[in-house]
Amino acid sequence: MTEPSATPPPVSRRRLLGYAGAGAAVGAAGFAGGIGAARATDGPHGEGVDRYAFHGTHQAGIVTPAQDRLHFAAFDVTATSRAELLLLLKAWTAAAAAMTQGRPVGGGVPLPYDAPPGDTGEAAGLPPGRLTLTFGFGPSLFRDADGKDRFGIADRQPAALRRLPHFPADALQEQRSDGDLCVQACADDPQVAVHAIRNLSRIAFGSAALRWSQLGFGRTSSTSTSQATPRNLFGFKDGTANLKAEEPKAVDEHVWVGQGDDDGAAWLADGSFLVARRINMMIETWDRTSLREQETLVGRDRHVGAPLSGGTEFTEPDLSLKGNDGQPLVAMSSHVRLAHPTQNNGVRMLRRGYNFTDGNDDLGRLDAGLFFIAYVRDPATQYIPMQTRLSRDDGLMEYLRHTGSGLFAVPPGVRKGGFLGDTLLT
Ligand SMILES: C=CC1=C(C)c2cc3[nH]c(cc4nc(cc5[nH]c(cc1n2)c(C)c5CCC(=O)O)C(CCC(=O)O)=C4C)c(C)c3C=C
Ligand SMILES: [Fe+2]
Repeated sequence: MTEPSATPPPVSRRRLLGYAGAGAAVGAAGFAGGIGAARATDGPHGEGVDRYAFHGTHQAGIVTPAQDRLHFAAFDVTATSRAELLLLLKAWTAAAAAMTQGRPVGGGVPLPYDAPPGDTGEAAGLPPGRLTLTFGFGPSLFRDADGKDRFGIADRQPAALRRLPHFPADALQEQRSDGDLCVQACADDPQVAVHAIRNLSRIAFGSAALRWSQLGFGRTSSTSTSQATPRNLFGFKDGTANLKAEEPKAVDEHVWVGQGDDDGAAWLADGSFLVARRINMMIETWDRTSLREQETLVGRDRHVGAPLSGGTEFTEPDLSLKGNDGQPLVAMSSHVRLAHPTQNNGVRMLRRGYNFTDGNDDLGRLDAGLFFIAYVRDPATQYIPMQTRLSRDDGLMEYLRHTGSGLFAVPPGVRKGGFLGDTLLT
């Protein structure tokens, strides 16, 4: 990206300047911004491309192949009028359209020398890094804690968009949970992802404030068969049985909200629900656990990722197969058994999580784990029943602590000329 050059024009109030700078990106769509050889694509598989289209039927960052880095952010809206919220979402749309294509916020349009630059500048010269920005709306955007309609949209709140219930063994921290808006920034370069959240946060100044955020690395899921399965911090392959972009029928069935799913929230059709859970992993305890115990808890072998009932990584687990001791080879309390669709009314979800480490505690234990993200068509039938079972019966839970949580409705993709949330707010 290239920093806009500075010439002296009129200065206006800071917030309006931020919006104006962001909006200018639309008018300056031709700005090339120092990008190297690159190909824009609408295709889902991502081979050989360095950027994904921002506009489309669905938001990017869901079935698009998971990138290596994450910066997830949740915001509290401080704006009190619908007009102000609209302005923010329009400014975010313009900025996201620019940044995902490797262009600076403001499109390189010069701003006054005595005003803050239109873009913070730390992504200048970097390629787009397959940046995707995926936006969501929390339940509190629709109604405040007293049930008051904040922006005249309470009657459009999806029935399934409620604060997630308390699950057994939850240890949630308020400062890492919920929020009115969320943005999932994924890129192959952490600087590109952080740059995006920083600029969106800056643009939101006076209308929305960062509530909590989470950095992630080493994606813990593949969302395309073109990707090798990565590993989580327990050392196991994670994402083997995930929903993949190459299964469009299953994605339609389990990820995208359908036109008739919720009559009061038709605006969400072609969107989805995003579940975020910050899950701390007791890795020091795990590292003192035998390999036998580790594999029994997961239900798969650590090296290849094959189910303990036999086969290779992508062999379906045989949950009925028993060993010489008469016990199921995939243990009754193993994670893979309890999360398997046959044990959950056939439901599946698209997982898109990341590993994280946020320093250590006073005892020298890493504050580390998995930032779990899943996209589902209906959290009430997909995520909530599965999490309830896992929290209660999963042997892995002894090594896990859920410390953050959020549920967001993810609107459909932005059509050319439209803006984020236009199906909800217009
Ligand atoms: C409620 C949903 C889930 C949470 C929370 C969750 C946390 C979690 N998972 C692992 C490690 C693995 N999970 C695996 C499979 C798997 N996990 C879920 C759901 C949740 N996981 C599902 C639906 C599945 C697929 C089940 C299937 O269809 O077979 C695996 C196996 C490899 C794979 O298929 O991805 C591992 C390993 C951890 C460490 C964790 C919390 C920190
Ligand atoms: Fe899992």
